[in-house]
Amino acid sequence: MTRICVTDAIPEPSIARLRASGHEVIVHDGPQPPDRAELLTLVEGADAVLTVLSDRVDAEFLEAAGPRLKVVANIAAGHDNIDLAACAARGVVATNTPGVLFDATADLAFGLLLAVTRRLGEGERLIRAGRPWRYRTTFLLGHSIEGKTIGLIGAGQIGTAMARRCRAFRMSIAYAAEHPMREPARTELDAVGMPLDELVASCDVISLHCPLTEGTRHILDAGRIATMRPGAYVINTARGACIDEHALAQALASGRLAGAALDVYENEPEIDPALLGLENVVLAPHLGSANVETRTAMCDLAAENALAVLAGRPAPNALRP
Ligand SMILES: NC(=O)c1ccc[n+]([C@@H]2O[C@H](COP(=O)([O-])OP(=O)(O)OC[C@H]3O[C@@H](n4cnc5c(N)ncnc54)[C@H](O)[C@@H]3O)[C@@H](O)[C@H]2O)c1
Ligand SMILES: O=C(O)[C@H](O)[C@H](O)COP(=O)(O)O
Repeated sequence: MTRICVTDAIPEPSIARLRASGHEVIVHDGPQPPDRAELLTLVEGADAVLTVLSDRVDAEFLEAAGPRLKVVANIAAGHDNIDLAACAARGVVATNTPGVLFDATADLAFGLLLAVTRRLGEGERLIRAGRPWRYRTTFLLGHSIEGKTIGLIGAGQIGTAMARRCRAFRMSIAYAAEHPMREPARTELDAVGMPLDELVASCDVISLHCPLTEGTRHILDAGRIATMRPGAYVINTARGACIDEHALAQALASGRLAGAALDVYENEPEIDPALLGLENVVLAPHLGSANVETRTAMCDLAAENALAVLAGRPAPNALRP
């Protein structure tokens, strides 16, 4: 019987859909994600595996799965956890889930932008700590985003959705990306493309929306952070390693940057202690696509990708090495 392994608990309807196709379905159901040894054991003999971003899919994984493996369907838009060349070398199709999570992730990115510029985290911590407070004219003042410029690093599905939200709040839109923002969004949003260094040095907020690749690892490094405008903000819902987290923490601690709001971390789920102690940082535990509707759509799409390959059809979201 054809076997599909799922490395994390997913919504029941997505599992039912996989089972309805007549395949054996094995779902990791522990309280924690599988550790490496558990993962390699789980995927043994699988024809298809539905993975999540914390599963490293490399030569060792593919070897452990064995010769029956035909498809690895990542339940994520990002696929930096997958060695695409190793998959291709073994004839394994790798897929992701674009097109269903950009609004949810942009919602979170925009929420983080408001949270950090309006000092929501500080206010929440103050109240929960039982510290005394009163309405005062100059108490906990943040900054308005209206009239400011957001600089997007990456202007694909999520970057463009973020730009739409920012424009609705009367921000100006600038971006640096490998390709121009798609039309009609670029014209509608009056989005200005510019070289990365110019973007970083000129915008009031830098928000990351690029994939993690060798070209984007530490794309916001100490050197670029040093060129940012004093009082600027950083938002990261892309991948933690796109930023030199320690350099960011230093710029925030010195007060040169006004704040940062982060959903992703360099050594996730570990967080640099230097960040944890800072008041001007909002920290979210990787919640970009975390709403019921979106996660259901992502799991359904991953299931659809796996089932297509098992049925000998092209996968809707096959990734190219
Ligand atoms: N926090 C979360 O929960 C969450 C959720 C979904 C996706 N993500 C991350 O967001 C990333 C972007 O997702 P997307 O759906 O918008 O992808 P996308 O492919 O639609 O867009 C990626 C953009 O990055 C740009 N880019 C690529 N390399 C670049 C470089 N070197 N410099 C500047 N720009 C570059 C591309 O030109 C494109 O504009 C994903 O790869 C994933 O890592 C995070
Ligand atoms: O790359 C992605 O698509 C996401 O990071 C992945 O789907 C996990 O969703 P998240 O927890 O990031 O919202």
